[in-house]
Amino acid sequence: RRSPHRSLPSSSYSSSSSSSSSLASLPAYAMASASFRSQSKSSLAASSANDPSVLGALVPPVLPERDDTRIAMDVGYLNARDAAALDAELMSSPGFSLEQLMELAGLAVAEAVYDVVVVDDDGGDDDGVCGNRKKKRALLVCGPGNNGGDGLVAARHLCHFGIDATVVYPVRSSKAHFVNLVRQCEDLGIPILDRVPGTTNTNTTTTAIEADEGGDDDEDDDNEEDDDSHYDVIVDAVFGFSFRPGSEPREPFASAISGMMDMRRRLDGSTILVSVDVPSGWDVDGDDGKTMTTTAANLVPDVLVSLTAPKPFVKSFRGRHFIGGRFLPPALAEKYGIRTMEVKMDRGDDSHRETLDPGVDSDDWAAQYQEYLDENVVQAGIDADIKDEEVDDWTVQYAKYCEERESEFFGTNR
Ligand SMILES: NC(=O)C1=CN([C@@H]2O[C@H](COP(=O)(O)OP(=O)(O)OC[C@H]3O[C@@H](n4cnc5c(N)ncnc54)[C@H](OP(=O)(O)O)[C@@H]3O)[C@@H](O)[C@H]2O)[C@H](O)CC1
Ligand SMILES: [K+]
Repeated sequence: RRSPHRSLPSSSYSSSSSSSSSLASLPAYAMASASFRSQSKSSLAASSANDPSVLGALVPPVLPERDDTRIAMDVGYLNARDAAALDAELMSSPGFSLEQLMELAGLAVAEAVYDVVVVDDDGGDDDGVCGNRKKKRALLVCGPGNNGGDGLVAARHLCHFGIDATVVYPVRSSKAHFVNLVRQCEDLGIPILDRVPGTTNTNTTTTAIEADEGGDDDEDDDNEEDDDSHYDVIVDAVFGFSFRPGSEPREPFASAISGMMDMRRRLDGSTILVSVDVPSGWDVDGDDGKTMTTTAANLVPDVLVSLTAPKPFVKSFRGRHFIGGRFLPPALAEKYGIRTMEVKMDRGDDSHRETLDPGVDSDDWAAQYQEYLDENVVQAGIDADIKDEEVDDWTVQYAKYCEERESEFFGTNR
């Protein structure tokens, strides 16, 4: 059996990507905790979304159950000013072009998305089709800057991974690279919408190009998508590290952000929200979760893909965390206080791919548990019909651990 979490080429890596994929193959006695993990996210999302007291209010986020903050502590943080400076340095001394960096960033995002919506769901398959043989659907909501560009690149890669991608791009950049990125998506048949399906248009949706040409383009204004369309994943690529938190996001981006939240609510929390680099509208440098804008107060992603290094707000993020974009030469990493993570190359069945795995962290219970499973359970061929009497001490310990976590979790969030 191929290890599912190693099935992707990865320019991103996750501190515990192995743990959740492994839960799909857990024996029956461990499934209760596995389903707790998958159900609690949707029940939380639904409860926060249905509670009018938190809607639109300036409140700290309701936190999903995973906590991958360790990875950030290991890597170090990059504040907004340093992130911009580092970007500029990458494009000067080591001579990267923006296109190169964006391609790597977008690829990392696509890989993380694939990991969470296909690989984690029933083991996945290389054509983007999961166990139920239905194509997964992704909605990528792209903003006006490079964060939006990462989203456009990710859409293209996801399409090649076999995922049905749709882009929302309310204001199209007139810069040549962005025009090309849009064209590349269109050539693959990826729909480019001007607003999140199911939302009304609160602005003129005039694109930067149209503004230059002094006209409007009717084609951009017709959201053909059915309002009830189901998306397995929403990718939030509206704002990244250059968002200025002093003021609320302007339209049409405020509507794009609330549109993503509305869609999640409509879909009853069954959609996974993945934020690119920064959850849009959060204060990049705010580390207590309380300084985000009102618009974004309830935009709480399940998954974050930090690019180059986590930003300070990650200290208040609770969810699955990937770090993508491996382009830092050691001197620059040192200058900005970033410790690039040690990774080991996986050349198993996927030898044609560039797959990175963070390896096992001795302090990480999930990694240890995964290692245990790999060595003792999966290889021994123990499956779901294991008898109760065969349960060893470790399973009891694990169940106890899960119970403790569950009561801790619901105790603070219910
Ligand atoms: N090295 C890397 O890690 C790389 C990261 N990349 C990605 O790039 C973004 C940063 O991109 P940048 O273009 O600098 O900025 P953003 O995409 O975050 O957003 C800029 C746009 O946002 C507008 N803005 C800012 N504040 C507001 C607001 N309150 N309301 C509305 N709009 C706002 C801003 O418009 P202005 O007119 O106000 O200037 C910009 O249009 C990073 O996070 C990564 O995702 C690169 O892809 C590659 C390398
Ligand atoms: K974002």
